[in-house]
Amino acid sequence: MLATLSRLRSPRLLSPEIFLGYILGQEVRSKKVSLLSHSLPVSAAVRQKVIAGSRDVSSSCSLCAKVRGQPKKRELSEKKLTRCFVDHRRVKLMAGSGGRGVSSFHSEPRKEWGGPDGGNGGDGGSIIMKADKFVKSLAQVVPIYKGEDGQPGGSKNCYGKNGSSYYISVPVGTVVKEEGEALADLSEHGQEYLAVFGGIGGKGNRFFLSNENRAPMTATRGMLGQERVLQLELRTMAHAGLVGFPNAGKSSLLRAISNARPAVAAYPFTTLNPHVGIVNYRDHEQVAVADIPGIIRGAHLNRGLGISFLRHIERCRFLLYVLDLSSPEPWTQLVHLRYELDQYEPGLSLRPQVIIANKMDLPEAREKLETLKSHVSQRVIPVSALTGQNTEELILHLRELYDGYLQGEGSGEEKPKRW
Ligand SMILES: Nc1nc2c(ncn2[C@@H]2O[C@H](COP(=O)(O)OP(=O)(O)OP(=O)(O)O)[C@@H](O)[C@H]2O)c(=O)[nH]1
Ligand SMILES: [Mg+2]
Repeated sequence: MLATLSRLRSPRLLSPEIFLGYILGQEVRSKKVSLLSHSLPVSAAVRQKVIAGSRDVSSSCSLCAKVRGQPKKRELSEKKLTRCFVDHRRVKLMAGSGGRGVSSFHSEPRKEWGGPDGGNGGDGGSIIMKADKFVKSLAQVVPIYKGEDGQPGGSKNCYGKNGSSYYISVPVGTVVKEEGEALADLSEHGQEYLAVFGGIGGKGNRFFLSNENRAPMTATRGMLGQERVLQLELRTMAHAGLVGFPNAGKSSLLRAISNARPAVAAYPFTTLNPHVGIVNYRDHEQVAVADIPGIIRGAHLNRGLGISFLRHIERCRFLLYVLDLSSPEPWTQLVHLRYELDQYEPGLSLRPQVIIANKMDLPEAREKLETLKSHVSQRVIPVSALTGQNTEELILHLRELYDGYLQGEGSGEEKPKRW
């Protein structure tokens, strides 16, 4: 190696950097450079490169390399975000069929009339819905479920294995309906509802042995499993619902107070489906807040996005009316919102509530706040979802509403439910 060096170095045609680059390419791949101890006039930067590691040194300029910071999390589209929270599902359930029975006769040398020994088939597996407090939405429920079939019986009186039951985990508070009629309300963790029964297994010919018939040939097929189409609905969607006109800043507010990331844009009807965000408190209590698509006048007559999300509001325990204080008369928005809610279900607008005066960072909003307060009797919380101004007051008041809701539930027969 030293011979190579002296051969290369002697003409003194190569600059130290090129010379060292050659060495790195040819020799240093296998051995670390001890050559640096040689008294070659090598610049500090090149020396540093060599010391840095045994990897091949790139000849490209380090300044041109891409800066690799933390990979940025991509914002999800409205469609993908909506997939995360599903509050109703239609499912087709098909329980497993029973296994068939077998017709066979005992066979043994020198035993002519062994008798029937065909075993029964196993029962088909049932499908059971089970409430699970760790499941928060019906997103993982698929449209079709098929239970496990029972296995057929065998000779020598062998019975077929039963199909095992299939459990579908659903959130606590799921209502099971068939053609609009409620069949079950899974309101406790671990509560089960046997939705479809598996078919009974067929009988083997041993089953038909009697004094009249000592050699039955009959064996029956297993029964088909039950089939049903059911609707699953979440009774409580969230503790609090953000109710307001399009562009009032509901999604921005949910972003400001929770971990949810609904889409925000300066055009109406950005939100097409509800999103649920969780507000976490220091004592590990959690309050679920739903961002509900904007409501316009005539929503109860199916105008705008229609009445489908008035149904979502019905399933919130308390209401957060979000008013856009940059609009000409924000108090009229409140009148219209209440009217729409009451038209959908009388008394819906009277649920425990608070009025949120949003967009307080805008100059015109400050003038209207006092007028709004004089128009309404409820508490008004001025906030700016954009800057996060005064969102603490809202979060604290949300907790007060939640505690009031828990007390109300605790006084009744039902136990309070954690989200
Ligand atoms: N200046 C200001 N702009 C805001 C504030 N909150 C929301 N905005 C803006 O208002 C526009 C609408 O906000 P969104 O959060 O999408 O409103 P939304 O109520 O969810 O609207 P829909 O989903 O259409 O019902 C966006 O351009 C926001 O940037 C605020 O506090 N101050
Ligand atoms: Mg929105």
